[in-house]
Amino acid sequence: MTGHFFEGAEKLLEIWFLSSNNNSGTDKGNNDLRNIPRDLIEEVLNLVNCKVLKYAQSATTDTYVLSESSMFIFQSHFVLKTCGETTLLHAVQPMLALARDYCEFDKVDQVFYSRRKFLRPELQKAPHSSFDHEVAYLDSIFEGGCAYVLGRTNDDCWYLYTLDKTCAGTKSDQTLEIIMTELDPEKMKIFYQENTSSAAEATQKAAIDKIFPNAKIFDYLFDPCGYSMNGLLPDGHYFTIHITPEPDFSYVSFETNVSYNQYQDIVRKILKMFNPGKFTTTIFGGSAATSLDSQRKIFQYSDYGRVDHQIVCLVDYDLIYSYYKKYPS
Ligand SMILES: C[S@@+](CC[C@H](N)C(=O)[O-])C[C@H]1O[C@@H](n2cnc3c(N)ncnc32)[C@H](O)[C@@H]1O
Repeated sequence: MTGHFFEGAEKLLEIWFLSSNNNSGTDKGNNDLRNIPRDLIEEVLNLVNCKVLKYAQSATTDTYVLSESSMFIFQSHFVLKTCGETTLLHAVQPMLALARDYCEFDKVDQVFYSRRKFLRPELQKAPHSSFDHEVAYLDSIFEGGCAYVLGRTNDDCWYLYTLDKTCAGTKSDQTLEIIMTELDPEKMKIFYQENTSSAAEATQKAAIDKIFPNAKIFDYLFDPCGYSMNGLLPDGHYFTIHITPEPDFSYVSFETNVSYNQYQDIVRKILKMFNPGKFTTTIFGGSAATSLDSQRKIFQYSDYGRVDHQIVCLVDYDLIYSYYKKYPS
């Protein structure tokens, strides 16, 4: 596999919408992003350079497993996560137009664009060749954008772009993302087709089906290796895992919007599953997510030293970024 490389690190975009026609309560009228025809979503994904591998709907969510990661579409917001050399930001303007034309969403309530530092930034296509270029691209679309870098720019770091504004919508949502690198090669063997015959078998062997036992799982095992899954919980929450198992550039991400009073237990469960050499956690919470307060203390995971721990208080959201490295054995 000399020369073979895959950039596991995802670009992650979340946009929340509002409508000036003021539908309220349970009557959202036409204000529903799931009204956008699926073929038009696929056209947008073509612009990003990824394809739909699996699609499913629940009462609250449309979920897509993509050739490069995932998309989730909810009533008034969507989450698009794409890795490799995809051009995720090319989805922004078409999605704004579709939200306006098919859902009467004429205002943006909030935007979050984030990603970790790429391993090979020189392979990325415009506007993803640098965070400065990404910020300039987003600034050409949105007003009031602010850009942050968390962590160490000469080691691992994580970038965020969001809007400096008060949000009208829900402020109680929470998101946890765990980004892991230098994974245990033994654990990664599961995600090779030579060792595992189907996505369902990989899900079971790795115990991914035990994380949220009542979730519906949509999984995919790539050829010759690699794994992606989306999980939908009965209450509408989601989780998603993406695995690049190749030892030279191994990468695993876990993300969920299930809210927790404390995050240590779920983080420990995921660490045990993948045994990374390094990982970052980002915990986002709206100002109504008071449980985030208990996360402000610097919590620890055995076998790992905390390298960085930073808290950013945005207008309506708080963010806790932490970066850990395994102690030498
Ligand atoms: C699972 S996909 C999703 C990536 C996710 N962001 C991550 O890296 O963890 C990436 C993995 O699948 C492998 N793969 C095989 N065929 C692929 C394809 N057609 N498109 C994308 N990845 C593919 C890559 O080499 C890599 O190991």
